[in-house]
Amino acid sequence: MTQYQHIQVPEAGQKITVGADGALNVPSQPIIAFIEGDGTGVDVTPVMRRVVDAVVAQVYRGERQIHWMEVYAGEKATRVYGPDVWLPDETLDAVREYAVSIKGPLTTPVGGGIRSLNVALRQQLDLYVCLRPVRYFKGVPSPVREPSKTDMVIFRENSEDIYAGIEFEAGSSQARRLMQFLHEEFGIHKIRFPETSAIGIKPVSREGTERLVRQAIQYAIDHDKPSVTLVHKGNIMKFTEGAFRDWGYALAAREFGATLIDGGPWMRLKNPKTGREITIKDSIADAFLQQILLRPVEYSVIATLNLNGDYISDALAAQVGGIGIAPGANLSGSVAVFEATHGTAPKYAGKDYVNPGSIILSAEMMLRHMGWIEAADAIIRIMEKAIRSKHVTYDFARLMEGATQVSCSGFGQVLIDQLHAEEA
Ligand SMILES: NC(=O)C1=CN([C@@H]2O[C@H](COP(=O)(O)OP(=O)(O)OC[C@H]3O[C@@H](n4cnc5c(N)ncnc54)[C@H](OP(=O)(O)O)[C@@H]3O)[C@@H](O)[C@H]2O)C=CC1
Ligand SMILES: O=C(O)CCC(=O)C(=O)O
Ligand SMILES: [Mg+2]
Repeated sequence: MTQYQHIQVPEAGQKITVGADGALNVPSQPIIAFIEGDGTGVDVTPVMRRVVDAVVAQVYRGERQIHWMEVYAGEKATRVYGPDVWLPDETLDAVREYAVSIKGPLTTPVGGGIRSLNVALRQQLDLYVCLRPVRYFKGVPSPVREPSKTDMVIFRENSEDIYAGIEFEAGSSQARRLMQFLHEEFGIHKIRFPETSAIGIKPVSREGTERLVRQAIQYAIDHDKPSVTLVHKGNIMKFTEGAFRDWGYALAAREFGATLIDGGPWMRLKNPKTGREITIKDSIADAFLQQILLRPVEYSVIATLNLNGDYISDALAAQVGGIGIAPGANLSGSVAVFEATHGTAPKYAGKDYVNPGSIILSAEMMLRHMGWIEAADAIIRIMEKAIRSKHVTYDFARLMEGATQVSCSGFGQVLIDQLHAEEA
């Protein structure tokens, strides 16, 4: 077993391992790594652990148990490891070694300061899929008339695009040299204010696109979904976003046998598992953002680049009642890191106030990923019952008629009470 400097490996419990075929081998007493998170991470993460422990204990009658192992990132890492150690190497090693983990949100300052630790974690572990399912829970207040029509799963490319973090500050020698290079070598004269421009680089590769789109189509096949939509801004960014679309369609044809519908570019393929048709289509990102509001039933699985996926995640979350219950996962073939879609919401940090639903539903995804289906199903059930009881956190209470507002930990208790009521 790896020796860590500050990570305490639980004495009881075993590692989850990943077979050559990518299948997980989950012991009945797995060790799961967790990052508490900055800001409201201190509120939501302990509540998530308490709810998951209660669910696992009840559903498996003590025969299964998670052994939590804290690993550090963000502000807590600087307290444990020393100033400026935001993402210790041993955190990356542990997350890789233990295969399944869950994290709270981490702060990224705007403008200067450290670059995103969330993005660094995804890039350094090559967690190339950001999977964010968006579904409606009955009774959740929503700004749209028929929120139940929104049922989508976002596959956001997580390793490239402008999130690669290659950008040069306005006025820096790198920006100036790059500008000069573009000017002299490529004859580019259309940068409007060259003296005061910053420059960012947007890498988008065929390999990166194909592995993401492959996962999205496979998900549609495995979950019997009617369509996969490639969302891009390829009319403007032809060789990056446009290529994402073209490479996506080409992959659908080559690897899944998709054929053109009426001369294309839309395609269809027959789901080999169900015989039903899956449409492969595309949508330009701006039009897509209005169509998901106006005609959400036409969209199911979404495959998109990093920045589009970031925007779409929050927009779709709002459509079904907000970021308080929007879960997610970052996945590679061998490592899975589950996390909420929301950030650290600093104004609420440490106040036991925000909705822990997002990280609890991320844990639900984690349990499903581990094959602990009964526990995952129980989390969905008690979430539905808790919302129906109208004992909810501020975000729902402020929009729900007749609601009783509860704290973050109070909502965790409502879930646990619902669980125990099932037993009675
Ligand atoms: N994966 C990650 O770790 C992420 C980290 N971040 C980071 O988080 C920090 C803050 O980002 P910010 O843009 O303010 O976005 P946040 O998602 O943190 O907060 C925006 C708003 O969303 C609502 N909200 C957030 N969390 C919850 C919750 N648990 N329950 C209910 N409502 C919630 C609140 O709305 P209201 O004001 O209406 O109550 C809040 O003001 C930044 O440093 C950013 O980089 C951002 C996104 C993801
Ligand atoms: O890394 C961050 O701070 C923000 C990331 C983000 O918004 C997201 O992943 O949805
Ligand atoms: Mg985001």
